[in-house]
Amino acid sequence: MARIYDRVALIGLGLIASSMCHAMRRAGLAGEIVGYARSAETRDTAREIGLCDQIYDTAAEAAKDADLVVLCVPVGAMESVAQEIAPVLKQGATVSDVGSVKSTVIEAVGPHIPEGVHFVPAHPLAGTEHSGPRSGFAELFDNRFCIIVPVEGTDRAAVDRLIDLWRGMGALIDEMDAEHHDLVLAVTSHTPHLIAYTMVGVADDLRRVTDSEVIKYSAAGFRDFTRIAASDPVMWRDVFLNNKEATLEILGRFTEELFALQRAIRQGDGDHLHDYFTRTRAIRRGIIEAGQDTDAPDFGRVKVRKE
Ligand SMILES: NC(=O)c1ccc[n+]([C@@H]2O[C@H](COP(=O)([O-])OP(=O)(O)OC[C@H]3O[C@@H](n4cnc5c(N)ncnc54)[C@H](O)[C@@H]3O)[C@@H](O)[C@H]2O)c1
Ligand SMILES: O=C(O)C(=O)C[C@]1(C(=O)O)C=C[C@@H](O)C=C1
Repeated sequence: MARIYDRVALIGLGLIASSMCHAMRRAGLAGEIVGYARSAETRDTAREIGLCDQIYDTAAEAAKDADLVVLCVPVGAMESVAQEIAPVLKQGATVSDVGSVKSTVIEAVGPHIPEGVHFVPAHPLAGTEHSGPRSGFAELFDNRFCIIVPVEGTDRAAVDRLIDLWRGMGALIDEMDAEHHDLVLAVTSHTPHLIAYTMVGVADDLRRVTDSEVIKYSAAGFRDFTRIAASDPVMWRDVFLNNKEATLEILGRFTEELFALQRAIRQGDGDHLHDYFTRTRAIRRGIIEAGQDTDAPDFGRVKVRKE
């Protein structure tokens, strides 16, 4: 794969930025990768493991002369970073981000992007519960979607160039507007995380059980919840504060369905439970058939047999 940008600057050096470093290097997509992280400890770690070609002590130094600057910080920190780098951005450069929410990030970052600099928001739908510069790996984005959210009037060539970069890092591409993105993600990612956090919190409240049985007999379902609930608290605090409307809408629907299931259990309505679980089973199979489930046993990504 050919080089797409001469100099890429990553602001924030956590899971996503470090995975981007490895994935860009794997395919030779950037001439030079430079980075900045807020804490001296993270910068030291990044230098120690040779994550980037150069690590700077300020975001502005890293962004200066970059052809692409990617904001890889929690959603709530995007605006202050954009404000800091704005004065040094090179004419013709592209600023992008990887935030899990798009509408508020566009509102917060957009106004700081100077004339002559392109702003192309993006969101890779791939992650783990781990954070920090050591947690990244080159394969994170392989066969996972990266949603590109072009803002009105953006230069198409700048959008296509960023798409080439994500494709080169292994991702599949889709484009949608910010409002739709935030609703889709509220369903597929944000509300499920909240439910996992809640379930693990409930188990923790029942200390009598948690101290012994929950850990000892932890079944796969609960283990999956604990993995999700181990995700970074700052990142997820910011997701919910920034995708308020869509998350509350989906949570409202979730609560209604939960009450219906609660009633079915109380009334012994087995038909309702069976029909519901049959419908949801089909959704899981659809995900596996689409090759989007990296945790499932690898059947060579072939279709799962249907009974
Ligand atoms: N982890 C995931 O599963 C995942 C997936 C896709 C997108 N995202 C998004 O990517 C972004 C980064 O997430 P991550 O998982 O790489 O996080 P991370 O916690 O691993 O890394 C975040 C980085 O941002 C820095 N940072 C935190 N607050 C800052 C501030 N106020 N100013 C400057 N730097 C600051 C941290 O020091 C760290 O270097 C977030 O916006 C998140 O929503 C995360
Ligand atoms: O697999 C995980 O650990 C994730 O939670 C990744 C996940 C997701 O919900 O799928 C989390 C947040 C993102 O913005 C994108 C991906």
